Amino acid sequence: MLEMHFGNMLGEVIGDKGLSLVEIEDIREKTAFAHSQIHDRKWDELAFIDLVNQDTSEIKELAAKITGNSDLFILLGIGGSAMGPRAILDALQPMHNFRNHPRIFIYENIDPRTLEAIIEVIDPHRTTINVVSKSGNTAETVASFMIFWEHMKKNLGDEAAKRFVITTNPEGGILRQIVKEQHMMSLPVHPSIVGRYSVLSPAGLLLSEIAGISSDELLLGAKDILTKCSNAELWENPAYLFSVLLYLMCVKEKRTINVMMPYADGLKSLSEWFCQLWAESLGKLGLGITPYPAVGTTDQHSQLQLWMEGPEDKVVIFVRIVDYGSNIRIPKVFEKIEEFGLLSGQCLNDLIDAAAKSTELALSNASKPNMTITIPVLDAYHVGQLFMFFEISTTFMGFLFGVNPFNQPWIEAGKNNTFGLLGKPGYQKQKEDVLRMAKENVCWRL
Ligand SMILES: O=P(O)(O)OC[C@H]1O[C@H](O)[C@H](O)[C@@H](O)[C@@H]1O
Repeated sequence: MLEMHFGNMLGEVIGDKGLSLVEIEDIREKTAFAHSQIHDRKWDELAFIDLVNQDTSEIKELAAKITGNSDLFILLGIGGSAMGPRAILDALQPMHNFRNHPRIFIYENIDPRTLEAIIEVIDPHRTTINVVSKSGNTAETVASFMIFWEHMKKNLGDEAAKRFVITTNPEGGILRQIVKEQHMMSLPVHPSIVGRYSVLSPAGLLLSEIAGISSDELLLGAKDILTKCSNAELWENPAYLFSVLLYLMCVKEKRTINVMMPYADGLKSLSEWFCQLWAESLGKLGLGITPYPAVGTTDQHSQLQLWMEGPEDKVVIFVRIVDYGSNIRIPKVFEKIEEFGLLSGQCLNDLIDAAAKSTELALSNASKPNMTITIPVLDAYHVGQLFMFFEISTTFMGFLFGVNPFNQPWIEAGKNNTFGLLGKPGYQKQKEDVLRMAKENVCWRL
């Protein structure tokens, strides 16, 4: 089970920059309010919690079919619809494309050079394209879909529709309309689930099954931690405590940046997924916390100096793995040279462990608050736990701040400006606003 070590957030351990138990107890009213929002299911968007009980048989059937008839699986999506699936793949199938079949590629950003390169190498007869869009109307995803559709049509004619799977809202959206018209394969994402909370829905689970990662294990981990993270008592609920400590560090100590630093390459994408969740859910009404992705040990050699001696505005959250499932030992070569001799015979695990502990200690000794989340092994069960732990923490934190953790009004505004510029009827005002701003812009042309 996931563990959360929070001693280094407390005054007793790190001195006067830490929190006191009184400060934590003082916000009981707020925490009770936040708990009631979740417990009483006051928001439809909390439907992500029910994903732990979903039936995965349709996803598995589809995955088996795709695995049998495809050499390449391309996921088209952006934001939560790409970051969640990528977090699963990178965490649990490192170097997937070199070792497993079918190869998987996630096309998120609409960079034309990337697209050209993909189109050049794919064999349409052996490629399946999964279009993932919760809303079904995100311009980037729709544009990529249109380009791939035309390409596949050109090559496969009427058979093209069979090479697409659309993962979207079961009721509305323009993609759903096309699914019906073209009789395409599709999977539903519950209408109330917001994209960034959709990783454990078919949006993430189809790719997971295709990569050979058990969706049931992901869901089981999420379900087990949910039991812990549903407890009304703050001290018994790791997700609530996680949020309360970061909330207090933000409002009392002005620590408005949270560094998310897993000690595993595979969790770098999960850290980016967390950043979207934290940023889009909390950044509202002048409130919120800026998330900052990092990875250990790499960022000890790149960012740590800033954390140690820069502005006092951060809390560092480490994610540690007890057993990496590998015991690569550093061989006994060049031992006569002292520095080589020191490393000879040690496991890479030991080196990571020493680096992580010493960083934690350095921060704590310098009174820099930090927390450590530990999982015993990096497997689907524990990755499922991490997803649900952070999702519950985020909603709870949103309610502590008093903001809606499920909307993103300014992203919608940006989407509307894009529609305006592209000439969508009804969006003339947005177009004029953007063009006026462009005119007023001052720039140097050199
Ligand atoms: O899955 P979609 O509906 O296409 O949404 C993709 C992304 O769109 C917007 O940018 C939202 O702010 C994100 O939260 C969402 O993940």
